[in-house]
Formats: sequence, C-alpha cells, structure tokens
Amino acid sequence: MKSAVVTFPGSNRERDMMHALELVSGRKPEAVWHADTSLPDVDLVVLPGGFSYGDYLRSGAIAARAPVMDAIRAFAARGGMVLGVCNGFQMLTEAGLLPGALMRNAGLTFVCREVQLETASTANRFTAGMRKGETWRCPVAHHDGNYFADAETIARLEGENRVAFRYANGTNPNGSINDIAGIANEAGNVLGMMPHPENYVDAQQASTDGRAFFESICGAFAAA
Ligand SMILES: NC(=O)CC[C@H](N)C(=O)O
Repeated sequence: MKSAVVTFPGSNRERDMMHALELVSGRKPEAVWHADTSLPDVDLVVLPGGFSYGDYLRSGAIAARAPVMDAIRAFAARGGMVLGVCNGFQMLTEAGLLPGALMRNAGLTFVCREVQLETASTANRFTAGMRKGETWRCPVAHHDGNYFADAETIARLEGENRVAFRYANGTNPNGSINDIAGIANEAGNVLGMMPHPENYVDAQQASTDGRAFFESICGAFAAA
C-alpha cells in the first residue's frame, strides 16, 4: 500500500502517522506539504493530528481551504482512500468531505487520556478487516472532539452503518452524540476519527491495539 501524509503549519502527529504506516505497510509514506497542488501516486492520503494554523477560526477550518485540499477532494472523488485523524477529522468535516462538525468538548477542557473504542461498523474500506463489536484501547488528545450533526444526518449515518467507531464502556471524553468517535462517507473511502490509533502500534508504546486498524487498511489493497 502506497500512502502519503499531509503536513500543515501546526501539525504535530505527522511523524507518528508515518511511523505507523511504515511499520504496518512496510513502505515509507510520501510527505506532502499543505501548499502542494498535486498528490503523488498513492492509494491512501492521511490528514494527521495537530493544531493546524493554531486552530484559529475553528479547528481545521483554515486547513480545509489550503491549496492541497482541491487535489484531495479530486482524489477522494475518484475513489482514493482519505483518512483524517483528530485535526484531520476536523479538516474533513470543514471541507465537506464528511458531514457534521466537531464542537468544543462538553467539559470545555482539553482531554488527553486513553479511551475504549468499539469497532461499530466494518462496512467501509478502512475497518473491513477488523472485528465488528470488538473493543480496543486508544488514546485521545483534543479540545474539539464533540461530534455533532442534525438528527436527520445522525439517523442516516446510523442507518447506513457509517459510524465506524464509538467510545465504549462510558469512556466518551467529549460528549459526542451516540458516543460517535469516527465516521465514514457514503462510498466508504473517506474516514475521520478523533482518537489516535497511530500512537498504539509499537511495542514501545502503551499498547499495540491500534495495529489492527492499520492492518485492516493495508488489507483493503492486499485483497484488491
Ligand atoms: N490532537 C489533535 O489533533 C488536536 C486537534 C485539535 N487541535 C483539538 O484540540 O481539538
């Protein structure tokens, strides 16, 4: 699987993401800069976590209008896989590639801790190789992770099995509707999630629970 990770001014998880992708796929990801207007020939583009443009205006709002976004939009439209983690998820909602919004955490503070995630759906290209209903450990670190969408959109996401991840066992850190931690688009090739699976892949980290997610993404290409 060939991948690329996009860096914006203020990104801080791009190296963690590159490490996770290389560890699991065996290939070094390409580095893309926010001002680039084209993408390398890859299967997966990742928008990593961080504080792009200092979270000014709204988290992810300025990044969603960066030059590289037109290329990402075109890539997604032709079926390329786009993953947004944390600030990347915020960018995807701001860019209109995923519905809804990430509001300020219900507790109004930055939350940095481990949560439990349930793989709520395997009906998308990212989680197809995971076990539906399984609960795993994953860290979060954000102040705007409170997923919100109108009732009609939530009903649609739930009805179409597009809620990929949910906070489990009372560990919702931000007050998101229906404990939503991650969602997919209609076609299943764009996924956004607040938690950071890239930080739980290596034996030197607190857990390797995040590996199954990256292995599942790689599996999408092994099977193709
Ligand atoms: N770790 C992150 O990506 C943080 C995202 C965003 N800056 C927030 O705090 O909500």
